[in-house]
Amino acid sequence: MNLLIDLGNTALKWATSDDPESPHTIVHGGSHHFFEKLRNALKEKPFAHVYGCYVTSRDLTLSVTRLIESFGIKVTWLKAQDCFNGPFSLVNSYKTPVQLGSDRWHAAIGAISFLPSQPLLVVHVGTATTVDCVFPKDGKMIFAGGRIAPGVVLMRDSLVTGTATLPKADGDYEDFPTDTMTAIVTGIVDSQLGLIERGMRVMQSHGFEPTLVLAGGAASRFAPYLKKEFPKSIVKHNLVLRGLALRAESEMLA
Ligand SMILES: Nc1ncnc2c1ncn2[C@@H]1O[C@H](COP(=O)(O)OP(=O)(O)O)[C@@H](O)[C@H]1O
Ligand SMILES: CC(C)(COP(=O)(O)O)[C@@H](O)C(=O)NCCC(=O)O
Repeated sequence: MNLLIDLGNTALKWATSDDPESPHTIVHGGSHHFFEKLRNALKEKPFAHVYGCYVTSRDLTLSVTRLIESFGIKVTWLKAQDCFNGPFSLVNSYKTPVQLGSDRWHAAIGAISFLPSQPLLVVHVGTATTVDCVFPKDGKMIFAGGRIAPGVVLMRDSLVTGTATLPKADGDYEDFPTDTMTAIVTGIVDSQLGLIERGMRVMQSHGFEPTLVLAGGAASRFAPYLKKEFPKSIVKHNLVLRGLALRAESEMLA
């Protein structure tokens, strides 16, 4: 059995290859203090191989690699490809394909495996928020491109560090905010929704009516706002791990 790892800028997500639908999250926040939890996960089963993707620092990734290898387990970090050839083909339109975040690439593969042969807007609300456009063309799927913006927490924290008086905001969305906390929370939610809405409009202007798939650590908190604007949107928490599972299968067959 293999272990799948998605090492993001805030959290490490992992699942076993026989059950990629049951992800576990270990928040690291950029520090090395989560190693005990990872060690416990590695002790759970005799893993043959770890397939992962990372977008966090090289330093942290190297430490994670060493920890896994100390169990005698081989680690393969998978990058974005020019083209994924598995149960379907996905073509990467990035000018330099490997520059695309490997989490975004594998999230797209995961999303297509759930919702095959149709246009998708893949939204990941994590440390950053990414809004990626995918559509079918000539029997293949195309990763056409996407948008990157600061995520909810980064937006909130940048107001605290970049202004003299604004507080670390917490609270609920309101149509007409009448206090600072609510004004910030509402502004940030609207910024994120606006970004997603723009991605949707652009897809529509190119003749697509995409299904919106939402993932990422902030997905549950964000979904109610999104459902109001896009009632048909779907929340899937494990897109990256699902994509890694498919990729690992196709690598093993290669
Ligand atoms: N319990 C939690 N711990 C950490 N982040 C959380 C938690 N609940 C929600 N979040 C949100 O999820 C984001 C991290 O999501 P995740 O998809 O794991 O990010 P990344 O892939 O960038 O590591 C945080 O920035 C925060 O907005
Ligand atoms: C955009 C990201 C920072 C998102 O990372 P995350 O929020 O999942 O930690 C990551 O996918 C990344 O570093 N991408 C490389 C640049 C790109 O995709 O164009």
